[in-house]
Amino acid sequence: MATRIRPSSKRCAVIGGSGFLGRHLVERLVGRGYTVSVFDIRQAYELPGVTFHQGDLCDKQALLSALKDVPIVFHCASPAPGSDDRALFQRVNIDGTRTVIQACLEAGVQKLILTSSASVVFEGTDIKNGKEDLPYAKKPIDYYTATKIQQEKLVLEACSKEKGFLTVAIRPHGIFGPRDPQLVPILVDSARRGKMKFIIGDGSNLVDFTYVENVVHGHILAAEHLKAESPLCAQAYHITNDEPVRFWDFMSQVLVGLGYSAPRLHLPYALVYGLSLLLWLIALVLRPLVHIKPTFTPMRVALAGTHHFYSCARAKQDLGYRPPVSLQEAIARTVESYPHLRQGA
Ligand SMILES: NC(=O)C1=CN([C@@H]2O[C@H](COP(=O)(O)OP(=O)(O)OC[C@H]3O[C@@H](n4cnc5c(N)ncnc54)[C@H](O)[C@@H]3O)[C@@H](O)[C@H]2O)C=CC1
Ligand SMILES: CC(C)CCC[C@@H](C)[C@H]1CC[C@H]2C3=C(CC[C@]12C)[C@@]1(C)CCC(=O)C[C@@H]1CC3
Repeated sequence: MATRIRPSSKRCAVIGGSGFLGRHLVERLVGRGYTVSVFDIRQAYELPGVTFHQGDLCDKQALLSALKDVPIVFHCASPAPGSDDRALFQRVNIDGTRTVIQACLEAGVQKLILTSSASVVFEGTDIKNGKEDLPYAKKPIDYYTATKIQQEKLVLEACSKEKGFLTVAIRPHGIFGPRDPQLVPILVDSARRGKMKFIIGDGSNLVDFTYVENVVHGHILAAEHLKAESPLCAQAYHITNDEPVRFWDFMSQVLVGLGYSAPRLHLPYALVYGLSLLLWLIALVLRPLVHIKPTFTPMRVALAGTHHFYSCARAKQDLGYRPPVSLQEAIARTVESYPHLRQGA
């Protein structure tokens, strides 16, 4: 039977609410009767019941005006993971998150829900049914992930029942769905450039992908269950579709659904990983002269060639989480939502 949740308050703010996940979250919150303040460096849409505050989350004064009289804050802003701007990740994900926490405390916010990432424990080697108590990656796969680790630590350490400020982190993995600017567009772009012919490794590696509405559901459950006496305080929760799938089956289903061929030829993982490292080094050396953006970065190759799936048992137990949309239904809805990316469009 579905869990019924009674919202304790109907006002909230979504930092990063113009983004892919943020906008889906805002739409669902509005549908549940919340009044939402969106804080983002850009305004991407308009919606009744939503007030936009355009600003940089590193600017505390700008944040304070958006957080006035708001008891619940969702923080799902980040620079795009594919960026190679280390200083930007440091400034937004680490320094900016400190500013968000400070602003929340000054504004009297009661709950902060952070969108973290399951990749905070991923080092480029297999993770099978990983639980939240795995240690943070000592060698994170890229600078994005390194700063997501620091960000999560800052938010969870800020949890204080004495101050009446409760925090929780949601760790989704491989979010996809309508309007996603990353997974499907990068995949299709690679296919159109003839780069999706090969399977990296033997193709048996299992991975979690998470439909965006399921991620939203996890966030709202966390916000509504987070109370001083609940086990959620200062905890992290994996939120996935809870249906690990072969990475290359998932990619093939999306590609075939959009009219492209599925990759068939196998290449050894170590060879492709080595080549991606070499290419990355060449791109680094040539950067003062020319900006090269390789498709097969070491991070993408590691994600495409290893097992990395996570247990949702803690979220099921503490939040009553069950993914509302199955993987098959999610893939069908996603494919349907990208008519402009179909072969020949
Ligand atoms: N897409 C994925 O597969 C996964 C994403 N995540 C996390 O989910 C969150 C949302 O990701 P997406 O929606 O995919 O990204 P997105 O790029 O679509 O949205 C991020 C939003 O943050 C805003 N933003 C960036 N810097 C800002 C700043 N300085 N001040 C104010 N706003 C700023 C952007 O304008 C954008 O609207 C991020 O925290 C990301 O790390 C976690 C796991 C997987
Ligand atoms: C070119 C192909 C080998 C791969 C194309 C698909 C990839 C673009 C995506 C497959 C797994 C995705 C993923 C993320 C981004 C997009 C992929 C690499 C994240 C890095 C996004 C941010 C996170 O927090 C973790 C995600 C893991 C999975």
